Amino acid sequence: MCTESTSEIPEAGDLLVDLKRVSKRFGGLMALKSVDLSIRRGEVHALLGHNGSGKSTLVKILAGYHRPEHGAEAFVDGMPLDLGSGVAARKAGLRFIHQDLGLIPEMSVVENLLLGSERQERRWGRIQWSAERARAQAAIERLGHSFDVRKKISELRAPERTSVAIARALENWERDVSCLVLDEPTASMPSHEVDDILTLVSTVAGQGVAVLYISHRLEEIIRVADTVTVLRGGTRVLAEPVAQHTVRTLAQAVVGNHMETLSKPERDPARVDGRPPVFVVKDLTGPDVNGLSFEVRAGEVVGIAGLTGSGRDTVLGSVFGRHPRTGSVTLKGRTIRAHNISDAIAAGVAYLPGDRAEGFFSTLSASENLLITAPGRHWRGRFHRKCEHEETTGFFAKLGIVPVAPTLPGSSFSGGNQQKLMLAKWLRLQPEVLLLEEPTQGVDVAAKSLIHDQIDRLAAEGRAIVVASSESEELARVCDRVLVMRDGVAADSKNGATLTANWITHATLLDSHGSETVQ
Ligand SMILES: Nc1ncnc2c1ncn2[C@@H]1O[C@H](COP(=O)(O)OP(=O)(O)OP(=O)(O)O)[C@@H](O)[C@H]1O
Repeated sequence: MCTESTSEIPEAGDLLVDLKRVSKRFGGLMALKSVDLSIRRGEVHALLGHNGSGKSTLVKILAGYHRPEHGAEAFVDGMPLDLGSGVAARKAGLRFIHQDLGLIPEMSVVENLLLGSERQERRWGRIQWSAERARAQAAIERLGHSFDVRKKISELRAPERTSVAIARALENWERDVSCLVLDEPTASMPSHEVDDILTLVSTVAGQGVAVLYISHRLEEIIRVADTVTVLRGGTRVLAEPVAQHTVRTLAQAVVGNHMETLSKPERDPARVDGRPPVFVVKDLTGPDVNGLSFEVRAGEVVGIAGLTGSGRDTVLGSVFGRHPRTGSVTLKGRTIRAHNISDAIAAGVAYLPGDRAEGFFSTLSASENLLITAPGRHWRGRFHRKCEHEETTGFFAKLGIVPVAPTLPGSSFSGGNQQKLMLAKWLRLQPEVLLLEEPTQGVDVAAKSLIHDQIDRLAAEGRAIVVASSESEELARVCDRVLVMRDGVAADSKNGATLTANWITHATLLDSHGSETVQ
């Protein structure tokens, strides 16, 4: 049983980052309430909490983006840190890597490492490329990778790209860097790539750098972190060695008294047997997809698994019309035109993209973000604000979106709550077919369960659903049948009782000849 505790962390290395009594108010909302955070040198310190619990706000204060309320104190290596100053944070050796990594895909690794570098190998004003290449190669090798640094970022695998971002952040690490903050570095990565990232994180910590690691994936935290701090509603509720915890006790600490939302319902695999297919994709070819065919019955949830680049992350975009494609897509016999999003929506298809930034407008209010699909629904010669408000708050309640303040701008909502708003905007159209890419990325353990329950409910209502996800557990949990993509085609599939997360992970890792992929 996980008890709420603010007990001090046992000695494990010198105290490096020490934050005390950090509070932050946004209007009427206290996003952080007198939070303490102590990170030791050379440790991996996980920062965990439900969506909107205050993790990003704390990190943004550390980075100097927000100033905390009066009364906060901070020390790095015993020296006072001016919280709210980006310059002070950098000078103190704090480095931050955000989910998008901030790399330029069309430039080489060396060029990316040079961008923003405080030092460039120059002679008579010219960059000395051979010296820079050697330096870049050494930086990458120190992180346990051996790929050629002349490659473009777009040619690298996801963990390799992360290693470039880390190498860039750790420039002059022996002298200048004390703590590296990684914000959800494994979001939308399949499990074997996650393993690479965890190795990378351990390598960095092994070199004496403290790592603050933000993730909703509890298994990762158990595997990689030494210490965990849990925030709930802006308050620190736990700061303990990870060794004292299991996935379950961490989940309990995150969600507090709402563990009942984590239960997994029994599914009847035979429930869609005999129903006719309603959504038919035939010979689909598009980016990374080479002639894929599949059918979805009414009420069926079909999963798409696969490595990054296998087609898993592009197939639904091609089906929906975001990318050009050939082949046919039909819904109840009606052909949906290629590369035509309006036609897909008109036919009753909804698409939640994996990239949260796509289709979310941070300057529009939450309500406008939600109502943007079919904005005229409440128009009767004029807008019925009361009806709009009722519909919006209904979705806030259904998906547990917080704060319940639909008029706030999108930027005021935490990442996970933005994801829920994106889902809500499609649900309000009551589509016949839902194409969901990474539907639970960035959402906390309770919200994830809530979204899974929504998928169950929508399937029970007879909607056809396709879920592309990098998480095998998620696919095993929500899907009736899973297709595993390799080289742009469905190379394997399974349904019923034999469909397990282990099988999905294993099948994902096989190459086109059926042997284990070694990357
Ligand atoms: N700029 C802002 N203006 C107003 N409210 C904000 C702002 N930034 C964050 N908030 C609010 O502060 C609270 C904490 O948000 P924060 O982004 O820190 O959560 P989080 O723990 O990082 O969540 P997630 O896991 O979803 O990313 C939320 O209620 C959020 O809506």
